[in-house]
Amino acid sequence: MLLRSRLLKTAPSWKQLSVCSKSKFSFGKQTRYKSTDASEDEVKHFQELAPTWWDTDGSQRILHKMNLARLDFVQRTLRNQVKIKDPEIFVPGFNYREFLPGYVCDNIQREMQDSIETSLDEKLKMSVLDVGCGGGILSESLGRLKWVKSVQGIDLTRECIVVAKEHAKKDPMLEEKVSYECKALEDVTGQFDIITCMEMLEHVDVPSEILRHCWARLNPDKGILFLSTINRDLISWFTTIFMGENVLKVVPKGTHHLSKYINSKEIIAWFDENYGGQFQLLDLKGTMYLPLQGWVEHDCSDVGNYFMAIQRLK
Ligand SMILES: CC(C)=CCC/C(C)=C/CC/C(C)=C/CC/C(C)=C/CC/C(C)=C/CC/C(C)=C/Cc1cc(C(=O)O)cc(O)c1O
Ligand SMILES: C[S@@+](CC[C@H](N)C(=O)[O-])C[C@H]1O[C@@H](n2cnc3c(N)ncnc32)[C@H](O)[C@@H]1O
Ligand SMILES: [Mg+2]
Repeated sequence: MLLRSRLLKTAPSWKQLSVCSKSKFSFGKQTRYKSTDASEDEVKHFQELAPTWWDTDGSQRILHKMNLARLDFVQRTLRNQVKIKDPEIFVPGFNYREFLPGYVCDNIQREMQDSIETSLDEKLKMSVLDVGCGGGILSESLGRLKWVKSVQGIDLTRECIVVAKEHAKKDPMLEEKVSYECKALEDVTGQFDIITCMEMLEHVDVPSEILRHCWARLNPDKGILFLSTINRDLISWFTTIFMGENVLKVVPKGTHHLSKYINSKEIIAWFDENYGGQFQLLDLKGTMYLPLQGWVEHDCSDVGNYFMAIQRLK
């Protein structure tokens, strides 16, 4: 029944989970060891895609195009976290564009951006965990940002990690900043200022377990979790599966399964239920691919693909 919450799909019972590290437990048709494990069919799918991952005109071309839009989303969200204290530059509530000539406004805008970049630079350089990093498309882009100290990319498709490591060697600046491991999320130790979980929640059997383990590894002092996934609705089926995989063939066949899609409302409800008062929704935007424009944001976040930023407050 599609209306049943996908996110709250019953995970194995705690009794089962408590023994799962020592023995297998059956979850649906799959037998798995860990609650954040990947299913065999998903791993097989991405194993086959690994060799062409970095061909920007190949099977992952839509992911490469999406990377531009999601980096805009991440950077805009982080810039909005920076409070400009200099009254010479920014007066809250004063819309200077209504009163000042264009060239003056442009100068003010430039000074504001410079101030934000300086503030971001002065901030403790942020640590990033990229969950389900694949071949490293997002990990590399984040690793090149000045205010990022380190990116740890994890994935359960070993061939993707091999491709990610190989590709990162092409850019010396990434050597110190970006690392990859083939491991399950629950085996990651430490806490991170930023955790990204992009285009992977719709590929896991128990997404709530991924979110739960992301939360536990998010810096409680304003760490930010960035998600991108797909609502479970007819328009999502039409764009991502019917058009994307079968008509335009711009997404590898068999990539997506409507029943695994997750509604943005389900994610918010799940955070309210499990971490009410401990988080804030920083931003939620719909995004859709238009052939001549690429990925564009819109305000219908209950339909199709979406980007979400959730900040942990305590
Ligand atoms: C407000 C609103 C949303 C209205 C929508 C109304 C409507 C019906 C709009 C139709 C839009 C339109 C012009 C459709 C024409 C056909 C078209 C351009 C369809 C888009 C096909 C497409 C590119 C889908 C993207 C699928 C997707 C989620 C990609 C990310 C991705 C990629 C890969 C990979 O490349 O391997 C793997 C993944 O797991 C992914 O999630
Ligand atoms: C569509 S790719 C997205 C890659 C990357 N996040 C990006 O957006 O460029 C989905 C990735 O999630 C990985 N994945 C699926 N289930 C996973 C799990 N339970 N744990 C870790 N990685 C997983 C797959 O192996 C695949 O590399
Ligand atoms: Mg996907």
